[in-house]
Amino acid sequence: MKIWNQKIYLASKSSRRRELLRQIGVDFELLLLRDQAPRGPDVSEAALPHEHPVAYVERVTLEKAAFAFDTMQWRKLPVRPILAADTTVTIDGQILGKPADRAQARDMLLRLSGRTHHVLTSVVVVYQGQSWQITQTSEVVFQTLSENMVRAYCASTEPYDKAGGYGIQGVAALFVKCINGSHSGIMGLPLYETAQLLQQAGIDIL
Ligand SMILES: Cc1cn([C@H]2C[C@H](O)[C@@H](COP(=O)(O)OP(=O)(O)OP(=O)(O)O)O2)c(=O)[nH]c1=O
Repeated sequence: MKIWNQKIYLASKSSRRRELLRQIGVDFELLLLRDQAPRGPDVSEAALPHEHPVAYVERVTLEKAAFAFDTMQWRKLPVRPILAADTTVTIDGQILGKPADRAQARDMLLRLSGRTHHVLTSVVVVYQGQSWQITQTSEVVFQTLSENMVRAYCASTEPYDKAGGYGIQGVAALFVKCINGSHSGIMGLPLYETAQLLQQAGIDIL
């Protein structure tokens, strides 16, 4: 179902963001020619020293959009609004990115076990020299995870492409006692806030 009056570019390689955007009927094209644009091979997702999690997620989101904007111009593609997003997990003021290996995934999950953490997703729409950005925060309460649970989960493929080492949309739904925030935001694209940004950028429901 297409219910928006304008096609946009989605600057993301994440299949979850694609599915979420499709869910709200947005007509989009992917824009991820990272290896060909002048800005370099990819956006670095490394945090700067002492960078606050909100500042971090907002900066990476803007870098993704800037990269996509360069790509659009450089490839002389039709001008359209660009949407980019970034998700990060934070606990005790520290940023948990994507685990590189099983040991890191295990450490992250044990750190989250039995505690409350936050998932931040920043979204930006860039169009006609302006940008609109929001950062949505969700609180997530984990149950205490057993050794067996963590071992079995880390042996699967699920933790490795996800901030914080888990995906609420998969088996890790078992870990989550409750959330306060946005389920779609935790998965990578808060749909209510995204619709608001699109409307602010002048993209409307047909
Ligand atoms: C906490 C959590 C994160 N995630 C995902 C959302 C994001 O895709 C990912 C964090 O990585 P991101 O860097 O935000 O996104 P990405 O690398 O997957 O895609 P791109 O940069 O091309 O847009 O973690 C879940 O899918 N479920 C969850 O419960």
